Amino acid sequence: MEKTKGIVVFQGQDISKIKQVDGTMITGRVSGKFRKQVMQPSDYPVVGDEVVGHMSDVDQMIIQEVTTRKSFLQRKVAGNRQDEQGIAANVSTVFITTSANEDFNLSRLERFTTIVWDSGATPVLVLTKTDLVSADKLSSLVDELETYFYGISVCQTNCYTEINEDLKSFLNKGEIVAFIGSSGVGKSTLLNQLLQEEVQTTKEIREDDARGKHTTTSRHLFTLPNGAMVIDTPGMREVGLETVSTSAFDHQYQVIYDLAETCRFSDCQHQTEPGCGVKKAIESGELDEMIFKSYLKMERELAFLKAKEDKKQRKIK
Ligand SMILES: Nc1nc2c(ncn2[C@@H]2O[C@H](COP(=O)(O)OP(=O)(O)OP(=O)(O)O)[C@@H](O)[C@H]2O)c(=O)[nH]1
Ligand SMILES: [Zn+2]
Repeated sequence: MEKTKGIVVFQGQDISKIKQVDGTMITGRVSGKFRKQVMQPSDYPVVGDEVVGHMSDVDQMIIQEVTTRKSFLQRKVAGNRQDEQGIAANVSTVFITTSANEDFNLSRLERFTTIVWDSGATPVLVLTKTDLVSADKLSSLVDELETYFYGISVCQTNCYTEINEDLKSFLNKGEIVAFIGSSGVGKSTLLNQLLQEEVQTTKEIREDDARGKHTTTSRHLFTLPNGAMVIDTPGMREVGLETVSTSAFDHQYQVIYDLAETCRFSDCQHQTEPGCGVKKAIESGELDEMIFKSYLKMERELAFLKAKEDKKQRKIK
């Protein structure tokens, strides 16, 4: 057991699977965000953590210990701060999702696999939307993945057929799975398929707390019919992209930033503006158009994430 420095008190609905262990001692699984915190950030329980403590009240648990984690996914905080922000704990398998029809990017997938291996979980590649490509195209994509990511399982899925046995083999009772992947590749669709219900729309669950009052809570850990658990938090989904938004992203596209310095307009979007240094470099062959395209895609994705985050911040205020 890892000793924590303090105590966290939170509502009963943020913890599930509470069990009496010994006298007044109970254990539980963190399943949502909680409200009060006095622990150090590094000790702070995250979704998926197993915690030990006791009940103080009907709907409050006092956490005394966070059980040693089997795996820990965290994001590096941008800037100079050394601390890292925990996202999810005890995840066994992370499904790295990518769609078969577009935006197939091996280096991005590789970044995801690195993050997952670093966390202590096992990565599994999931090729989604297989209905949108021909059988030939599909088998060449699978070949490409199996060659590039030797040793990592590759599963295929689409929302029109039953979830295949390959994928199901990673869903085991008592184990936690999670999804990462770019926006729009079909993570929610697959999660809904697994849960056989509309989760996204029912994510904000209204529950009666112990005082009979309605409270809205945001659950992030779901239990599948077979007893396997799924973690789905916005932080989890964005984990690979957050890190590229800082140093890796800048490094990868430094060439483009350098070229942008030569554009006639300082706010050039490198689209149709006259005197664009980036466009000129593409025309002359100095810059690979694929790199530019992936840069634009990344920019859009990061802008999208930022807009989502801003919206969330506004809601909190
Ligand atoms: N043809 C086809 N479309 C799919 C499939 N899976 C998902 N889609 C569509 O792709 C779009 C995006 O799917 P989502 O499940 O919302 O994607 P997501 O990865 O959860 O996206 P974020 O919530 O932004 O992270 C939706 O319009 C889905 O209907 C599939 O297997 N085949
Ligand atoms: Zn330009």
